[in-house]
Parts: sequence; C-alpha cells; structure tokens
Amino acid sequence: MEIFSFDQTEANQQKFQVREHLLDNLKKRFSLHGYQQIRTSTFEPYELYSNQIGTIPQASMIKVIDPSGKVLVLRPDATIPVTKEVAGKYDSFTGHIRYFYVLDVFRQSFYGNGGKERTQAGVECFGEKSAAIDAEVIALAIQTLQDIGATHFKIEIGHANFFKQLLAEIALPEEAMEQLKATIQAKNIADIGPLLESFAVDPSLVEKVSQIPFLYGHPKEVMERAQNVLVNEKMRAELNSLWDVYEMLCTYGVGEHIVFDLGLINHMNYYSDIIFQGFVEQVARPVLMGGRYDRLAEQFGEAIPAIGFASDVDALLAAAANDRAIARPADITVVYETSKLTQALALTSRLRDEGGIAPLP
Ligand SMILES: N[C@@H](Cc1c[nH]c[nH+]1)C(=O)O
Repeated sequence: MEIFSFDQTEANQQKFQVREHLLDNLKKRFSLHGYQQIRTSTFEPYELYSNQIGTIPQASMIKVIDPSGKVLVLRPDATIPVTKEVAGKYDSFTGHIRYFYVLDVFRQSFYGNGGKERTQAGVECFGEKSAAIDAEVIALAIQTLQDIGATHFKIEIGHANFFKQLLAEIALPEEAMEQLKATIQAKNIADIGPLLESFAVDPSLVEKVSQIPFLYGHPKEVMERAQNVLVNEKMRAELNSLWDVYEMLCTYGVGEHIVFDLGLINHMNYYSDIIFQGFVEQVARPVLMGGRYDRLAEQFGEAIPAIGFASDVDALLAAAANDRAIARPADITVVYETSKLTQALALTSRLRDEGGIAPLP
C-alpha cells in the first residue's frame, strides 16, 4: 500500500484524492448491489486463525503481544472474521446476507514482494450455493473493473478441488506434493514429469497431471481438453458446475472476459468450489481474487454456503484506464457578482443537497 499522508506534494495529493474517489465508487457500487458495509477489528486473537482448519498459512501472519502476554494478529484476511460475525448471528437471518468491506489486511509478504499491508475492498454473500449466485458475484467483480474504465481484462476461473482429486490418486510425501502444486501453479511443465517419475507414479497419472497447466484458455476448449484428465464423477461434476456459471456469465454479456484455468491455486485454503482471479492488462498481479468457501462457517458452528471476492485497491488504481475514469468531474462552479452573494449561497446549498458538488462560494 502506498503511503500518501506524509508527502503532501501536489501530485501525491492528487493521487490520494483519486484513491478516495475509487473507494467511494466501490462503496456505491457494492451498496447498489445490496451489500451492507461491515468492519472487523484490526487486531484479532491469534487463535481465530491458528485454530481453524483450512484458513491461512500461519507463517503469513503478523503477530503482536498485548501487555497480558496474549498473542494477537493484525487482520491477515477479512473473509474469516466476516464469516465468524455472520455465523454468530445467523439464527436471526433468513435468505441472503450480503456484506462489503474496505479494510486493510496485513501479511508478512504479499505476492513475495515484501509489502505487508494492502487495502482490500470486497464483498461476501452468504446463504445460497448456486450457479446463479456465483455468476452474480463474478459479474459484480467484472462491473468494478468496468467502473474503472478497464477494457482489456480477464477473469480466470478454476476450481479449488479439481486437480486436488487427481493428486489424491497419487501417494506423494507432503513436501513433494507441495512442490508439485507449486510447479503446476508456475506452469513449469518440464518439471512435472521428472518429479512424478522419481516417485514411480503410474505413467497414465503422470500424463494426466502434466496436462493440468495446459487446461487454460477459452472455457469451451478447456472443457473439451479437460475430459482427458477426469478420474472420477466428482471431477466431472465440478467441471460442469464451472460451465453452468460460465453460461450465466454469458447471459450477463460478460462471457468474453472469462477464461478457465484448471491449474489455478489460491493460497487461502478455505475455498471449496469455484475460485477466480481478475487480471487487467499491464498490471502484473491479480487485481481481485475470490471464490466459494462453503465449509468455513462450520468452524464457527454454522453451515452457511458463501462466496465472495476482494479487490486490491492499489492494484485497481494502477489498472484504471486513467484518473478521469475514477475521479468525479468537478460538478458545478457557481460564478456570482458580489451583490448576488445571498442567491449564490442559496443556490450552492441547494445543489449540495441534491448531491452535486459546488465548491464555491
Ligand atoms: N479473502 C480473500 C478474498 C476473498 C473474499 N471472499 C472470498 N475470497 C483474499 O484475501 O484473497
């Protein structure tokens, strides 16, 4: 995250204002889609993250110790505390629960580049598992990219379990399994075969796993190629579930932005189904990431299906077509003669009430 407040040069001020506009726009967009803002504490008990299965890697957390010796962590993720909050009062709700947030999250290193702090603007939708909800949330993610004027962007869609099922057929020591996942994620195609062969893995499985990095591209083509790697009905069902979401996204008119990536891995271990990431041309890191996490709330005593995404605000800022795509135009300037000050004041006041911005008088 860039720090704006200590360097009040004009360019920096300008950037800060654009960033604030972006946050306003995101909040408005999320509200328009029925999400309510929520905030969670910056400091959380370490146990909130360390005791959960399938949450975030402990090595990524930033820990602090309070005067009583209790270990706290700086919020490493917003999805987990929001889910805890929802699970805590789920009894009183029916239907969907939609929350959005604009919060800083803290991790030892984001994307390996040393930064420890990121502002995330995200949404979480609780209460229903369906292709319609998945498509609705992904369409909202796409809308946020369209809002910043981005045109050349892609949403990569994968499945948290798809190739894990394939890997489950292979008995590999844990370390080798991690290495294999990293190799698949980095699409290091040349390394997959030798790694598996060194553990005497069945050649037909080696062949299937080696194809995973190629399962990337237009959804229709990926669907066809993926038929060769299926080892059970569950994989088939997962693949079909992604297709259902894709078809709905086509109905939203945003199909052209979708690619399938069946080798997609997310380091958050809580995902249970569809996962996705958004990339905008010329920005090297994902500008948003999300997915369905139907099992997370169980850790807090409730079974609540859920899906959400978080955008990385500074990556969005870098991705914006230009500042004007974000900044609100300086609406109206009231020019007046000194003798008409009373009327000018009344007019500006009325304009502000109506939602315009009238900087003068
Ligand atoms: N919390 C996830 C993003 C997300 C929000 N909802 C679901 N997933 C992350 O930081 O990567």
